[in-house]
Amino acid sequence: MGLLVDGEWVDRWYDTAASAGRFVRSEAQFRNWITPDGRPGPSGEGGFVAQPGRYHLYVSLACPWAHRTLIFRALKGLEAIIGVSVVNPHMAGNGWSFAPAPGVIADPVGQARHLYEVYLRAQPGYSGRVTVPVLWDLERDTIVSNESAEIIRMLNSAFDDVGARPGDYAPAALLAQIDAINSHVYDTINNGVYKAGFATEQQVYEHEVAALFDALDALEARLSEQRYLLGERITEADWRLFTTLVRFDAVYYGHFKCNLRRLSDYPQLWGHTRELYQWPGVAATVDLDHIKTHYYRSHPTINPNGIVPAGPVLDFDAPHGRGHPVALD
Ligand SMILES: N[C@@H](CCC(=O)N[C@@H](CS)C(=O)NCC(=O)O)C(=O)O
Repeated sequence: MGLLVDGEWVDRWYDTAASAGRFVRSEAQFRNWITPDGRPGPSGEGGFVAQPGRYHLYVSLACPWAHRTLIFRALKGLEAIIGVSVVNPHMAGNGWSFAPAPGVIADPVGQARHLYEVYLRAQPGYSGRVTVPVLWDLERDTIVSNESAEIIRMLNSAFDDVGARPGDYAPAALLAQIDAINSHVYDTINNGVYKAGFATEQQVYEHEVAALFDALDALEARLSEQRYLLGERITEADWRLFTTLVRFDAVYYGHFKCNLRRLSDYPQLWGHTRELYQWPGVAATVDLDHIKTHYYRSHPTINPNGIVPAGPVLDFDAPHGRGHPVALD
């Protein structure tokens, strides 16, 4: 675990002392957008045209942020259009690596041994965290983006004219609502579990856990009224919630001490999670071995012996009871 400082790797844990025991996630630094014609997107520079075979995605199967991008690659049928590499689930002193293990897919671009080498290839003097996901441009030999929220927006539509499967998970008419609920779910749930789990002060932990479960309680009520977060149509907001919920009972409940209730104690949220898990192509993106191995082995300040628990037993294939899939435009 560490980061790059002026192009040099430094092995260092998160500095919560600088923020009164709170975990503060740093902003992603590569913020360009792939667009159908190469015009610039909402941030960064232009020149990243959507073309089959031009881009490569580096992910961890353990990471909920990287998982979003793998899900969108699957939903949009981009497997043959965008290649993928998978890091080893154990994030050790040198950060993410490609050390061989079941499920790891090596780096075909520069044969990197560690993910930080991919960042250095793009920017030799890079300073900052070395995170997954990373979207790489093989033509310009650089990183397009390392911000999952923006990568899934690109995958949602940029490749639609060059072979992507139809389906719009962020339709213009719902965008403002999607952005609003995403921001709330990010703060209280997606990042909320991390803020609870990485807190190093008791009252900070208690505050974050209370906010997390308040948010889950409210979503449980919402999903008892409607099929998906924004009504009867599945959207990006559901997928962003899913990657946290699918990990909840296996890691956040125990490892991050988010244990007021289990996900499986919430009939609607648990049904919603099973429905999304059973969506075509999605189960193949969920790897509970990588998920559990990563969290329980990579955070020695939280779990010093690195023992990975055997349970819990979870049946994501059980009937979800939430009706028939709703057609997309
Ligand atoms: N803003 C980023 C956050 C990604 C992120 O924090 N990924 C974690 C894994 S779950 C990571 O790679 N952490 C390594 C580190 O912080 O050193 C995104 O959503 O793409």
